[in-house]
Amino acid sequence: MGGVTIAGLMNGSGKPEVDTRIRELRARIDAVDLELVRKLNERARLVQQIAELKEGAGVKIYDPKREEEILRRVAEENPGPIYDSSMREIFELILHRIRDLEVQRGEFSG
Ligand SMILES: C=C(O[C@@H]1C=C(C(=O)O)C=C[C@H]1O)C(=O)O
Repeated sequence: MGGVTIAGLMNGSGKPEVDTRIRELRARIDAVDLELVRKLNERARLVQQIAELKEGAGVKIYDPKREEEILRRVAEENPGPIYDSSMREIFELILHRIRDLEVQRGEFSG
């Protein structure tokens, strides 16, 4: 019976080597998260550049065929352990949220 322990209440395992390892892994997770945030913003800026080019050329920004290609490719090339279907959903959300920026700028005709 594990029950309530002081270590549990303090969010630790009570085993110093386990706690140290968890701290190290969490530091790596934090670094990966920061990298993801940077990369997502980099992606958004690239999309904004294309959106401006398309706007200048009088072309519709939204390209469902291209978006479908991207969604298919990320699922196809996904090595896991994230499920292909989950990877697709993650990218659907990324594409939609980046598209929101163009909608807000009134430059997304859909
Ligand atoms: C950036 C583009 O414009 C839009 C945004 C896309 C994206 O977020 O990758 C893809 C297609 C378009 O809906 C593009 O045409 O490549």
